[in-house]
Amino acid sequence: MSTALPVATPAEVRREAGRLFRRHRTTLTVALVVHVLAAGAGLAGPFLLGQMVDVVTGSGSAARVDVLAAVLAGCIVVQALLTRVAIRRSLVLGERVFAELRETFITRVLGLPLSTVERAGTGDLVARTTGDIDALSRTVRFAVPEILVALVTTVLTLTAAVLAGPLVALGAIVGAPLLIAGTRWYLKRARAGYLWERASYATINGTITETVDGARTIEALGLGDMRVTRSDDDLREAFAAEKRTLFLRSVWFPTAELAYVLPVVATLAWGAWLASAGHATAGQVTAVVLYMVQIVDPVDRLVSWLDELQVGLTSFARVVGIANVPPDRTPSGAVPSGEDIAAEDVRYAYVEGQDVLHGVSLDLAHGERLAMVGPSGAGKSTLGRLLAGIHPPRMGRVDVGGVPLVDLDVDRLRREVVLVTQEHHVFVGTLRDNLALAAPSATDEELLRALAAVDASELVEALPDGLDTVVGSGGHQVGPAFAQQIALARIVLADPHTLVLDEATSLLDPRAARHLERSLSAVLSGRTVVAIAHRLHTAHDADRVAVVEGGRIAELGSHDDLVAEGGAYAALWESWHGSSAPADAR
Ligand SMILES: Nc1ncnc2c1ncn2[C@@H]1O[C@H](COP(=O)(O)OP(=O)(O)OP(=O)(O)O)[C@@H](O)[C@H]1O
Repeated sequence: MSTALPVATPAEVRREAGRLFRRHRTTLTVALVVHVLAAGAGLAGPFLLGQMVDVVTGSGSAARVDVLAAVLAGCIVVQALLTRVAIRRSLVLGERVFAELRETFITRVLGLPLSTVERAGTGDLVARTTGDIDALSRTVRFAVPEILVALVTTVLTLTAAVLAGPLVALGAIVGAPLLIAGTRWYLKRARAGYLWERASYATINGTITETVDGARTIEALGLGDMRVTRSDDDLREAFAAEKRTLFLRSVWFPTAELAYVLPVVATLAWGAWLASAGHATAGQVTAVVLYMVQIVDPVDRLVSWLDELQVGLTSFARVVGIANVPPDRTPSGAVPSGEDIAAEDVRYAYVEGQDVLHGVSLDLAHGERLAMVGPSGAGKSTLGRLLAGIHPPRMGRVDVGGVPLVDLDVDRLRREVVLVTQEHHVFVGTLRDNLALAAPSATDEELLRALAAVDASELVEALPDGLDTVVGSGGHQVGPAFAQQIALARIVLADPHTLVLDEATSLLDPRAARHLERSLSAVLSGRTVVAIAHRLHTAHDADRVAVVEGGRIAELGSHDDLVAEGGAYAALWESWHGSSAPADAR
């Protein structure tokens, strides 16, 4: 089941944007002032041209025209220089703000509770880290500076037009109602449209990722057509969402274009009448009409970047929304007073109202080996994850040394309990980097000792550059057994007192598994171990066995006691023992 990650409300988006602007207030003010100066220099053009018209149509001298032309040329040069400085400052500001946003986002994503990520599915998160961050990048780097510049230029141009010919400039008003009405109509609908579009991209992403991840299963079960149909449905949804936003743009853009071309025509006609009636000079009309022509460019940019801003704000809402995920643990600073693990009346649900653990209590003494057995879906893995502090219980508590696991910060928790699964990711980087994840300050000797402890010394010696060999995707190929040994070496380095093993060696071929179990037993020595057992010899060798059935511990005791009791475990043992070589059991 997938539950989408939260999206920030418009008020939260405004608050976050306000915070960003406040933090960069000084740089922003400097950039804006330079933009205002550049725009101001640009505005001298129509005014000076108007003056020239008046000089030519009046009785002015040619020398005066020359002076005006020289000033005009000077203004153009100053405008070009100031514009360059202004654009540079805006871009640097955009880059800085975007870098900050990206870092905050990544920190928040890495701090997300695992259960939330699992519930939301990877599609949504991947879409937010890729598509939404890209859209946000365009907005912060280009749209915000462009909008600010266009806004400043528009206001200044209008002011200049009013100053050059107040009466003539009245003609510009005709475009305003159309522009305001069209923009309000668009803005009211744009957020919902773009949110729909972004969510549909996330769904496409999720389906594709899932299809690639499960390619073998899909092929084995012949589910190809089903996945294609599902992708088609996702694409249809995205197509519908894109059609909706396209429709919004197709109404708004032409309306806006009409709204900013109208003033040019209106001021020309209205100005011509005013001039003929003697209420304005030809120079004033020239200047105002030129300002109206000049204003088309900033208003046009304003309109198109405002659309980009809608896309960006939608992405910003999705990125900021990550912060709304409530934390699943609050480190209290309490320090465990021992190494015993105790679960008390633990209940847990993946889906609200559907508990998969129904009040489990369990005490583990330090150094004890407990095996968990039971039918598929009984809740063994879930209980294992709760005992390792991955998920907080819905009710009840899981403590280490008297402190709830969810009261410990993640670094401290991993020094107490670690979950070992069959999923062993080798990160792109050197072997040293991969190991140092568990102990950043470990020396090379310590790293090599950890590898030796898991029987991996020979494998490391065979690597071209030893600890410096780049492994992971695109680097030196590391087989599944070695990957698992790297993971085990990380455990040796992290040195937790308790381990929860969930199918740690079940995916490997038997020869590799036997070899790994030797490595594993070195890691297990001296630690408390909870092993989710698929091969019953693990249970046979454990100090105690917990039989999990239907989200409860149905039986708990030593192998011999449970066999003697003749219950579910005894039946399981009997059927396994009967069908398996007895030698395996020892
Ligand atoms: N991520 C999840 N989201 C929703 N339900 C889940 C999730 N993981 C497990 N469950 C459900 O919780 C119940 C217990 O599952 P769990 O994996 O803990 O059982 P298990 O005993 O470990 O089974 P197996 O031996 O097959 O791994 C099952 O009904 C399972 O469908």
